[in-house]
Amino acid sequence: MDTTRTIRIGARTSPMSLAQVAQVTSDLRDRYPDAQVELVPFTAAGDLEPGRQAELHDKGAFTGEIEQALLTGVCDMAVHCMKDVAGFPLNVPGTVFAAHPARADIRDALIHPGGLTLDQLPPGTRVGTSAVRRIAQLAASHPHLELVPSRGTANLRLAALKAGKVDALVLAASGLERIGEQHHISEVLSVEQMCPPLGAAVLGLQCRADDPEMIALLAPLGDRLTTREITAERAVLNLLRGHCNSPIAGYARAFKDGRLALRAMVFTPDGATVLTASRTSDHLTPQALGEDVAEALIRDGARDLIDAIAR
Ligand SMILES: NCc1[nH]cc(CCC(=O)O)c1CC(=O)O
Repeated sequence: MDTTRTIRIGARTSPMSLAQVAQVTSDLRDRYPDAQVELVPFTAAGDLEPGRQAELHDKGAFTGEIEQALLTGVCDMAVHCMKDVAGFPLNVPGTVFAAHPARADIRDALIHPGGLTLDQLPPGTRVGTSAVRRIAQLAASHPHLELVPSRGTANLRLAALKAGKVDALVLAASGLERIGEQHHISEVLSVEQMCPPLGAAVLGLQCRADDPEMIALLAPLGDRLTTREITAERAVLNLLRGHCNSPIAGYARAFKDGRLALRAMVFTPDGATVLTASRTSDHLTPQALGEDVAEALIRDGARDLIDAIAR
């Protein structure tokens, strides 16, 4: 293994992406002091201002360009938020996820400048979110709130809040933490209040499948329990063939004693219909547990609910 190798990291230039890459760069430099770690910057279609996004819903909006750069050798690795990575296929042909570093807080958070909690928000409060997952759950639990479309990077959404375009936001706690904006959080929502997306708060270190040296360099940055969780979660996404705008939520919990728990949900956009499946196992592989949960959801009619939502 050549630990003096130049490692070019392809990354979006949004603040969240740059923060993630800074963390991975520092971990790589700690582990391989003689390596040259460089940034190869990209502007992903998903990062454009809301008006210019042209109804981008596809997961590829955030990850496609960098994967192409990886395959053509423009960079050696990429850092992805797994919640933005499509589940089908599990890996873009020619690429692999060589490591998943330890997961951060998987919960969503409410941002309300007045410091109110979700249950304290008065009727008609305009909550900015465009994710079907968040809309469905809020519509079901807090039908008196007004849900207003809000897209773009977390920084753009915070700017819209400051400009008074919305009264509150729901954003991932881990993302806010990464960009140093966690002080805006008025309430971290429990997973019972707001089920997180599959892959929440997990990073994926991706490289070419035919670059065994890079795979070996990245492997020690991975966390075993996080890898078990993301494997189970992505098995669900893979079988359900969900996309970025899918009404799917869920999370796995891996325990040190070998147990793995997995819960997943599929909704209608109004939240009126909710399918839930959960299983705990101490013998199934993460993949098999994920398939088990996905099959239960499909038996209950998940396919129709997912296909009813346009990409
Ligand atoms: N869709 C953008 C995106 N991709 C990953 C995160 C949060 C961090 C993560 O879950 O890794 C966010 C922002 C958000 O949904 O609030």
